[in-house]
Amino acid sequence: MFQKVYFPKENYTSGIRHCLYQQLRRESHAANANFDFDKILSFKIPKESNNFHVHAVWLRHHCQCQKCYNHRTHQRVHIPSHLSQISSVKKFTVKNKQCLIDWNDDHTSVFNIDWLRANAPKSLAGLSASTLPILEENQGFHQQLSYNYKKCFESVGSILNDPLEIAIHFDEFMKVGNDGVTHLLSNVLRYGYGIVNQCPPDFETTKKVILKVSHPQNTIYGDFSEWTSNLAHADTAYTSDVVHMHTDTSYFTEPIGLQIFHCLQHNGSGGLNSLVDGFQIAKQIARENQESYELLSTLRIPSQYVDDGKHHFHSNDVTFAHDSSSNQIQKIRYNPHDVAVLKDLPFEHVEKFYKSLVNLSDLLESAPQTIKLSPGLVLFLDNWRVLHGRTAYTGFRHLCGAYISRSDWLSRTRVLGLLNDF
Ligand SMILES: C[N+](C)(C)CCCC[C@H](N)C(=O)O
Ligand SMILES: O=C(O)CCC(=O)C(=O)O
Repeated sequence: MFQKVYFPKENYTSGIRHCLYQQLRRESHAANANFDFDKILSFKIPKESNNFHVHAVWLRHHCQCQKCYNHRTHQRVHIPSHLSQISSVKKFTVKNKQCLIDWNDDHTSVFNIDWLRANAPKSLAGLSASTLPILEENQGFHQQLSYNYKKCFESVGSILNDPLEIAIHFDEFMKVGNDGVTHLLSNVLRYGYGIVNQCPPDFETTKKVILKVSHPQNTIYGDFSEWTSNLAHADTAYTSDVVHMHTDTSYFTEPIGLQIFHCLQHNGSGGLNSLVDGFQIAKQIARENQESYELLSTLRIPSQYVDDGKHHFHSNDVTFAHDSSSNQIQKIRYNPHDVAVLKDLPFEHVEKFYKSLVNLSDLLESAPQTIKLSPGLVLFLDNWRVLHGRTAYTGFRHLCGAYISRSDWLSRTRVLGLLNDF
């Protein structure tokens, strides 16, 4: 009933696209890159005059099979880097409103045609104003984006080779007065993280450390929280699986400000944490590929947290957000597990967007500092800047921590005289 044809890719080709493609391939995991980002599948619907077209890369990214999508947590299993490491479409068939795609790497994806019609990226002309890339609404794309890249990053230091170098001892930190908090928060401002070390490994003492900074932000995870691999929440953090580099609560209208971790116990192997300075990665992308930087600064990526019957958070925002008055980079929002359906991505930008996303993913996964969160080490992360991840682990692993809102921790830094941004 449906006809299948490969759409001639020349119809969607632009000079810029090929330059960008080559550049990204060279800079990322070029040896592994064997996905045809420009492959487009075309569907002919009976009684409709126009075919509709979907990029193969978008289809693979949205594969909902058990290997690609965790239906309990509603999270994606793979990171975008994975897309460049797999091969392309071998065959696709459409029957009874189901589209079956066989990929060259022995993988099969199934999509319902009506779902595809509703969700696959549409041409810019067909998108409503509210779904257009944010700068496009008022100003037009590319031409109007004139960040001063040097200025964007001028106040940024970077994570140290030995993250423990800036740790403050628990006893020093807890002394009466504000010296301990001043030490900690000035490091968070400068490097994106701070550490209190040799803290007694129990939940109650950790709460005292956190309260010395500020009150916690109450979320669905609680104000202070403890966790292990028991799926208490619909999230990979509550499993022993790998958690790829991400910022937390990308699905909140305002992501949380500070993330605090204390691993109280781990009897097993793995469970190694990684940190990466998102501002440094953004800076690198801005330097190496301005168009890619602009796409990640203007095209929104929807994020979600779904716990069936309990919670459904959704937020649609850009990956690199800038302060509207200073134009400085202000926030990285990125969680490859929590990406919702990319249905507002303009069709014309799909290929370039995915290449930019894969490049970002490659850079994030290859640049991290690793750190073993051993009992006693309380880690404070600026969640608007530093991304974190964790390898899979065995055995029993028990963590506690909290979030502090950005408003609250920045207020504290102003009162302490560390920040003068008013
Ligand atoms: C930190 N704590 C374990 C309480 C919550 C973890 C949530 C992590 C999640 N992927 C997210 O971005 O929200
Ligand atoms: O278990 C961990 O070490 C960290 C898990 C995580 O990434 C998170 O809670 O956001």
